[in-house]
Amino acid sequence: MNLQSPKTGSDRDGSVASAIQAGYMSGFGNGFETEALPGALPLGRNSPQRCAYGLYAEQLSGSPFTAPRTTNERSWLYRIRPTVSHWGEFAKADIGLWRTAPAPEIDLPIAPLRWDPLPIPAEPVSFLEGVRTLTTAGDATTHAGMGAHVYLITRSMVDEYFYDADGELLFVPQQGSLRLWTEFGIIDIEPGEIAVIPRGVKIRVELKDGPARGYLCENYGGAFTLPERGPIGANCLANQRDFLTPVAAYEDREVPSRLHVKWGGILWSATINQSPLDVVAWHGNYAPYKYDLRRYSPVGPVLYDHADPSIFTVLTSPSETPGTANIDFVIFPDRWLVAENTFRPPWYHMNVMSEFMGLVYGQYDAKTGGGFVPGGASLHNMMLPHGPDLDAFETASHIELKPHRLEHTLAFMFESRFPQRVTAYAASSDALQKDYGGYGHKMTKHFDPSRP
Ligand SMILES: O=C(O)Cc1cc(O)ccc1O
Ligand SMILES: [Fe+2]
Repeated sequence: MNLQSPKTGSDRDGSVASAIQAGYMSGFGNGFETEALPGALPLGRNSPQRCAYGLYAEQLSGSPFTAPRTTNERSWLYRIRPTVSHWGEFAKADIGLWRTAPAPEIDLPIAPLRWDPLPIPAEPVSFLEGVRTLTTAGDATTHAGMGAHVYLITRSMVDEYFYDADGELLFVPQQGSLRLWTEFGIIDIEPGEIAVIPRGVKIRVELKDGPARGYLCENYGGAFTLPERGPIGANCLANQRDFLTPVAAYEDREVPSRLHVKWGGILWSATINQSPLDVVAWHGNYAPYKYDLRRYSPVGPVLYDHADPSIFTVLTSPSETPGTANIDFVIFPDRWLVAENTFRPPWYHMNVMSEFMGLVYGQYDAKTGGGFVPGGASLHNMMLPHGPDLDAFETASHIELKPHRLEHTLAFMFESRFPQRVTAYAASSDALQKDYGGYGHKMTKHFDPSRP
């Protein structure tokens, strides 16, 4: 049990906030326990007749009670007030450009699509106001599919709180660091790291060092978990010990505040009288976490050929069909390319899965001809052809095949079993690259039947 939790008082000016250190516990899916006040966690039982310090006990269930042990997720929260007390008169609020599947706003274009980085607005925009949905897939009401969003943030949320009942949230920062104040404690993330906030966990999002942009995967389906390693064995890829879950930290702050809830694709908002981040202690395996993608240990072909990108899966949201992910979160990090007599970048292909990609920094080895830049995004949808651009093909076809280190590069993919629908916003955005669909036409014919 880690008792070094930050004490978050009622004061919240910037300097106090930034002086507070986030503290973490290591492991993935552990039965964690943590308390911000000594003795706040009941010993040996979940629901004592009276909790220490006058706290209320509340269970948060991320899975059905009856889910098998491997997927059963719940935590016990010991809080100043139960969540029912943080409930107000909810009214429908403006959800801005956040969309939820099914969102058949426009006909699905059968073309590869790519976007420039969405510009960070000059005006004050909080996390909630700054989510722009590019694609949606599946159906949130059936707990299947996902939303792929970009967030743009220029102001911290102040006395505002949010939880997403429609899915868990995977943050992939691309520019600027965030402090995620959660019911379970504080998570700081920067570009190169990710954070996962489970469905139903209340948060407040603060900027740490200026405006921020990043990607957000809203997972309506099975909770993200680590992929099986199969014959790879017990090590490499993402290692359990590198996942960090925050120690308990609470706010005892009684000021008029707003609670926003995204439920069924609608944003509901209410005024409440205090901070709902009032969990003094908690235990369980349903909790937010962060992970540094630079700790990922990639495994790949050490003699010849290019392996399927599934070899780079960090987290997977399984569906009921084995091997058919609701979402795979896959990264393309720094690594050595050593394969002999091999076209080393990704091959040309068509895929039953749909592929949304983003770039945190550097250059992606399939797109060296420009256009896929940090902060931008692309969509190669179900059964649509795609592959390296002309520059990547020509270079990789002729380069001397010495061991080559791909450096300072971090692309990623949200890959789903469901086709992804493009939002009206994404289809009409100035950031949509009008000429991307034609990149395949630039490939030249090399065929010469007289030259085997
Ligand atoms: O299309 C892409 O760029 C993603 C991708 C990468 C890779 O190494 C193999 C297949 C694949 O879809
Ligand atoms: Fe692909």
